Amino acid sequence: MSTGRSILTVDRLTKRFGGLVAVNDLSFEVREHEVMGLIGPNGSGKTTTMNLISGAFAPTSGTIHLEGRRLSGLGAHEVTRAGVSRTFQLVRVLPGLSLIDNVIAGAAFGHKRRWGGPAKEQAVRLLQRVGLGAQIGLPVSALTYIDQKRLELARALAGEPEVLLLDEWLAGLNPTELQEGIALISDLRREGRTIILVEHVMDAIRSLCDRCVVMNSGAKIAEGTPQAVLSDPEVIRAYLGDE
Ligand SMILES: Nc1ncnc2c1ncn2[C@@H]1O[C@H](COP(=O)(O)OP(=O)(O)OP(=O)(O)O)[C@@H](O)[C@H]1O
Repeated sequence: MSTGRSILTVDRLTKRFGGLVAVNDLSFEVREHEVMGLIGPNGSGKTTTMNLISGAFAPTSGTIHLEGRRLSGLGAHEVTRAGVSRTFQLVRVLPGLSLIDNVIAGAAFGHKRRWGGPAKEQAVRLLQRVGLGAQIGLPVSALTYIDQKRLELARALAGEPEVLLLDEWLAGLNPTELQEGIALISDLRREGRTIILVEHVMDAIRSLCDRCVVMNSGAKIAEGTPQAVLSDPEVIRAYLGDE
């Protein structure tokens, strides 16, 4: 549960791609230990916002701070080091490395760095934690899609981030895997992680998020509990269109 203390602050963030304003004067705060859902229809600017927070893109204007430290302007590696780890909408694992080395890479480049024995022990623990205990010896190429997602999550956790960004981590899972995935994120929530979740699966949003920020055409159109925002007429209109 959230302590109410703000840990990540996004202030008047704007990102233009040529004439297109993908993120438009967006402000919100993420509180310690909360799961914040960043939701909205396709193309509303959610992934661009994640890319701005994680340092993949520099903002056109506006700032992002993590515990008072300015992140905007830092590169992706520096943002990871500062304490923000992410998973990607399209999974990015390192196919040439073993599962353990994939996770160790997350520790080596993460917020709290580890090497050698301690990094390996942590990697094994995290692989078990995300449900890959039985697959530890397999090559990455032998993993199913959900298992690659699990691996990516273990890698993101290995750096012990202050804030974890999950970009549609539940997308593309079958119904059984979806329930497993929700349970896994629910565990992370219970242990007090601070998470920003970009998600389209409404069941997941309802069961996992303490609060949601809703975007449409790059701008914030609502903010509040999942129950409140999902019954907001403007949000419903944004999802369903003017029809
Ligand atoms: N690198 C880029 N160059 C140009 N335009 C981009 C780029 N990335 C995103 N956009 C545009 O910015 C807008 C917001 O896209 P974004 O991917 O952030 O939306 P989204 O809410 O994550 O959508 P989805 O739910 O479909 O993933 C879209 O119009 C998209 O085409």
